[in-house]
Amino acid sequence: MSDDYEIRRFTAASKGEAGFPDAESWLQAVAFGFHESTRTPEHVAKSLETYAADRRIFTGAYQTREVAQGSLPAEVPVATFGTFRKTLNIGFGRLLETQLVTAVTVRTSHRRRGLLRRMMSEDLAMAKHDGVAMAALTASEGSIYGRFGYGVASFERTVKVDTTSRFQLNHQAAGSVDIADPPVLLDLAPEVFDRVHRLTPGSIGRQEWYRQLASGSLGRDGKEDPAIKVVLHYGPDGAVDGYVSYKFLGWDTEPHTVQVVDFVAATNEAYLELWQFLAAIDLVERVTWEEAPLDDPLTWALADPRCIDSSDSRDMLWLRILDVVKALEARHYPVDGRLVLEVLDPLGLTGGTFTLEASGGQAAVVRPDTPGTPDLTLDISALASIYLGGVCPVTLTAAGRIREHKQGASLQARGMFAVERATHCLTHF
Ligand SMILES: CC(=O)SCCNC(=O)CCNC(=O)[C@H](O)C(C)(C)COP(=O)(O)OP(=O)(O)OC[C@H]1O[C@@H](n2cnc3c(N)ncnc32)[C@H](O)[C@@H]1OP(=O)(O)O
Repeated sequence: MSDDYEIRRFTAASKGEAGFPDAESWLQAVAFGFHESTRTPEHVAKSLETYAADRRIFTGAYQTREVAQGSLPAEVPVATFGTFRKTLNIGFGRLLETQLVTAVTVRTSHRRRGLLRRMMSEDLAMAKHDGVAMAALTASEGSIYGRFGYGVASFERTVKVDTTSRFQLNHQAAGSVDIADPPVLLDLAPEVFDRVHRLTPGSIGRQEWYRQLASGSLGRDGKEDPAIKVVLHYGPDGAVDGYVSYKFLGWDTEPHTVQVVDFVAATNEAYLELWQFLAAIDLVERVTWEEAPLDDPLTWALADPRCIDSSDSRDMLWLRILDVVKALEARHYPVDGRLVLEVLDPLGLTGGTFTLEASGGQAAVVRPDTPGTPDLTLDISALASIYLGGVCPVTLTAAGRIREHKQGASLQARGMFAVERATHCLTHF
């Protein structure tokens, strides 16, 4: 394979910069890989401007031999792999730098020749070499990434909420809401999100595009979105502490429906009061949201929790630990304890036996000189799954994903890896 392809890495470039033509071809390949319509030159330029702001690194596999007559030119990569770095909230307000992997595509005519394996293995090794202890992605299919050591660490669900008279919240409003001109979110959205990010285990720092999406400045089709409406929530001190960006789906949609585009609330009150607002919109009988948490306070605040129809829940964030010692020592532990973990790593990046000793919230992690019998044996992907407290080690033991050598060690791990509130990630990338 190595003779047929050359792997190139370069930084995202905006229009007018030297690297723009390469970035443009790379993006064209990504759009093709995800079955999108060919993007207009304006859409490409706008997308690349946001990618440049994220300082994304583009990796592409290029054909080294002459391309077949009439086929796409050699400048268009046959495989793509994008990365950028943001922080991950790992519980109790701690943020860990994380390598975000995105835009993974391999052209159908070049698939199953090891291009994904090569790009993934090389990229994870380079990120580790840079001192990054964690990588993350969201997956198109559940069967691809476990083999590279990724494990599911958070979930989300689509909700359809009945907002007719059936919707009654047991909540006394403490703040207020009002409608805003959508472009205000260009400045406000990152500020409010930053508060949510620091509060929510599993949250990933957002890319530049989010504020543009929420404000209607750049929709998924590359154009402004005039359908976007925005409501702000003000706390008792008058400061904005939440917002919802939403769209009415039209009079032909039955029941009349509002679709949430982005829902960001930095306090419990803001969350419930923004729901109260959505439920109060006249002539609307249903509100849908595709990125709702599984463990949702709304369920428990409703007089009739069956207002929420939610048959569609799915994995969201997949994590890959690149450095066990660094990742485990970065966490806060709510319970003191000692665990000996035997960690198996299919890529050989960070496997071994580790003693995790947590005391007063801090942890020391060492590789014992003479590893005896561990308390738990687990794959690096299972360790990633329990890392944010969003997946229960006892359940993974029941599934055979964790082997418990000391009785009760999985339950002990559950307590040690617990986080202060439900794990949830509002950032798709
Ligand atoms: C983070 C993201 O961007 S998620 C989006 C992922 N991309 C897509 O879904 C777009 C459509 N699919 C594709 O472009 C390609 O099929 C890819 C990227 C999924 C796979 O690329 P390939 O170069 O064919 O993968 P490669 O040949 O390196 O295979 C590596 C391993 O993964 C396995 N694999 C690859 N694709 C899949 C799949 N869809 N389902 C299950 N296993 C898979 C291969 O069998 C191989 O296994 P092994 O090495 O353990 O024997």
